[in-house]
Amino acid sequence: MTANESAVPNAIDELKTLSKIIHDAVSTIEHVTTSQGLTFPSPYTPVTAESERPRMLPQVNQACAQAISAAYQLINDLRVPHGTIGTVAMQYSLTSCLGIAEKANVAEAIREAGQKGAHVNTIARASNIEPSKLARVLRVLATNHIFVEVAPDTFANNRVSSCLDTGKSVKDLMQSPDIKHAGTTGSTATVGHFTDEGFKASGYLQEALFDPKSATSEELDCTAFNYALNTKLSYWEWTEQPTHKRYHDRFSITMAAGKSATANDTVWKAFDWQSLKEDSLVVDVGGGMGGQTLKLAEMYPHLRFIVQDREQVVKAGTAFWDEKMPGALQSGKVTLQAHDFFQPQPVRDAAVFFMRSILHDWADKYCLDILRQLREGAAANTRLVILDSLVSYACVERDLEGIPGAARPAPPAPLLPNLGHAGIINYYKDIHMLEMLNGRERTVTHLAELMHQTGWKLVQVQHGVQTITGMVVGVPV
Ligand SMILES: C[S@@+](CC[C@H](N)C(=O)[O-])C[C@H]1O[C@@H](n2cnc3c(N)ncnc32)[C@H](O)[C@@H]1O
Repeated sequence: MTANESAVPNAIDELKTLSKIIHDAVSTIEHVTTSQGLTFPSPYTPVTAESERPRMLPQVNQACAQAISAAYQLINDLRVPHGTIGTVAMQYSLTSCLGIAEKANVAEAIREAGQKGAHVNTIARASNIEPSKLARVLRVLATNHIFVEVAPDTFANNRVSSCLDTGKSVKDLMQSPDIKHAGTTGSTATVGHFTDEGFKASGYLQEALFDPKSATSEELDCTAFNYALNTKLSYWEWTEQPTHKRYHDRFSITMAAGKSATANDTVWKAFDWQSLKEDSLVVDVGGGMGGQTLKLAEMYPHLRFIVQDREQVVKAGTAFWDEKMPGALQSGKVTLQAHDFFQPQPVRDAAVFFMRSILHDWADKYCLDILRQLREGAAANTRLVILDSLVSYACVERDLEGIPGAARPAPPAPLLPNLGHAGIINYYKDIHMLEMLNGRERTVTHLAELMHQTGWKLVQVQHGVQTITGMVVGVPV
């Protein structure tokens, strides 16, 4: 007997229940969007802030998550198990094809060809790639609903593939490939990062986990990435090499872009930014160029900000701010500060120490150091706000009871308590962090324990539904 054989009366009942969950979720989506005068985007609606508004409604977001979770479970119930295992075993082809489409400027070439799409011979000219090979790559993607094959070997963009469009001309991209991601929303930079150095690292996770030299390591320079790239440098040091500048720049744009992934307002509700007094100081620790601070500065103009990061990153931030919020640096509203977060914190009057996507880069022993330095720098009323992917166990978590906001409403059976595939990106990110840096995404309980050990108390949690991040708030104890 397998684990759940006794839990479900029979297979057809489970299939019917899952189908009903999907049906009910779609009815909710229809009802809520219509009552708000909104239209749920079709697979061909271009991605804009407006097109995403329906999904930002908590009820719609929740319904989407349940339908995704049920649909994926339904697929696995319906497909022959060997088909599932085989498909998953070869999932790397999909990652590979997505990376090629990004690098080959496919979305841009199709956009320039017009709405009816373009023959692969035309598309292939955007990167001088061999057309018949590109056609096979694009067919894999179209079969996964990324691009549409509108006629044999002729491909058009759809809603998902439009996320690969930088909006730049193919001519410019071919002349200067290194400018591809500059000034974009960053989604192509993100695809580039994951499908290139991320994908290469992933290919060596077996070596990293089975070789006794690296198997139990918590160090940044003893990872799958190190095996893959045959380097002794940590990922951060590697990107700082002059010959790797384009990787460095692409990663910075990826991080600045992540702010749109957290645009779902629910995630911000764990902390009342508005209630902070005029001119209160928010320190974005390891803030990159300041992509997340930019979002905060736009939403809460009464606050002041310091963005701290490594010297090289902070230098690149000047141009970012001059473009995105002219005058912010000159007026003192935003300050860029070179600071190593393992060293004593220079700011002692912060209202908030804010960290997004920082702790997940580091193994526990390093997180404890970072949190200790912040605790040393904290005043009695300083708050610690952490934005990171929050992973849940794939079973019910009783430990969460008692932490405000931590427990999620249980989804209807037989969906997984963590909503399964709806949040799968968090689990992929967890493995990505392991591969690149020996880092990890953490559960709420795990974060609470790290905070407890460093003089912080976790007082509030806000999960993101279907978004990649959640938020936790800590106070000094
Ligand atoms: C995953 S990125 C997150 C950036 C930013 N918080 C965001 O969400 O866009 C991690 C950041 O940590 C920075 N970092 C790494 N080691 C650091 C250190 N010792 N001191 C300060 N920043 C560091 C990196 O330069 C990078 O910008």
